[in-house]
Amino acid sequence: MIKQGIDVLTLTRVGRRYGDTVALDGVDFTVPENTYMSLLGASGSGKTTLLRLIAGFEEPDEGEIAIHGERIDGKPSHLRDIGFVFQNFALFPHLSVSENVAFGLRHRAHAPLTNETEIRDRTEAALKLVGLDGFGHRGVSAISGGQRQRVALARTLVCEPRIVLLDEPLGALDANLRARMCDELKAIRERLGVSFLHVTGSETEALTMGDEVAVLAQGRIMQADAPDTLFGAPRNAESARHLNAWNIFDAALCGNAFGHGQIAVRFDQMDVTAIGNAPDARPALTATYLTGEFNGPTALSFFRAEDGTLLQIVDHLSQPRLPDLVEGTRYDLHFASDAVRQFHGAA
Ligand SMILES: Nc1ncnc2c1ncn2[C@@H]1O[C@H](COP(=O)(O)OP(=O)(O)OP(=O)(O)O)[C@@H](O)[C@H]1O
Repeated sequence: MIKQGIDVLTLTRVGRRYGDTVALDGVDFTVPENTYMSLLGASGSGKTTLLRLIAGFEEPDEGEIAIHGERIDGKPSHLRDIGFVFQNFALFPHLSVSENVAFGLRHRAHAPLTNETEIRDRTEAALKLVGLDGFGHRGVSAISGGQRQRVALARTLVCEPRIVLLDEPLGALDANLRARMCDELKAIRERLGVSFLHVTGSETEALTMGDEVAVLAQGRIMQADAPDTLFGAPRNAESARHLNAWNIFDAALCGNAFGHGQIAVRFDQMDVTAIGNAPDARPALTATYLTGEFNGPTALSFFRAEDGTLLQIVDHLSQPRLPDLVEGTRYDLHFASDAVRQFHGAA
């Protein structure tokens, strides 16, 4: 659900270059209040640059960044009231869990705390929030990766930031722990009501976590939508490509049915028949079967279209619908007309 109301963070035409490299190219982007926002982008798309500009570790070459409508670009990082959770957690290894969390309170630029009772109470409350009450005395090297992640989060949250930026926060965790931390991060954010901006290269993570998901490619926001809207109706080829669920190909492969440009059909919405056997009412293209891959409850079949485009079809093992396929053989791949997304112009 996209929440209506005021935005906590607004970027307007934000640009950043490094020499000849355009890292961000006129980014317009908003994060609403009380929202888990995922920012999905491939390596090199500008994700880290975007977070660094918001946090104030570097400044944009052009454009404006505002929090609750007040401009923050140009303002020193420590005066922006923004929390940052780094991929490697960046904890102080010689300090205990409690001291890591208390550090921000003692050293923050605005009104650092000196009252030990208040520091202790707020630290304990933050540790409780992330499910680590009772762990305060431990050294940060004597706890698990997931617990370190939660210490990093508590250290950020204890200062009550207006928004929390998370740079690939689950990247350092193993797969099981990652799934558990996904749920925990969402639950913690909901309890607090503060917006999170979570940067990731994983479409599964972005779609699972986000109330909204923004796709960043070539230094621009390609689409920002609720996860089901983005997944079901990507607005351009770039967004579709990032979802790892859509075949994107030249419309001309299907004859005249769709005119020019690129079209997309989801992996699970294509069917296969022997050449010439595609139902008349359904658009089709010819492609050669390359190989198959079992993936637990689903099976993937890979094809090469006549222009060289690689295509995938996913079959769910509980409801198999593909015939037996012979490697190196040509087939007709067909689909319903209303399964097609058609994109005009450049992505
Ligand atoms: N300090 C820098 N000097 C020169 N080029 C840079 C610098 N920082 C980033 N870039 C370039 O800007 C572009 C965006 O980089 P950025 O680190 O923001 O991408 P990213 O999406 O975070 O990638 P990754 O997921 O691999 O960390 C890339 O082409 C990168 O090479």
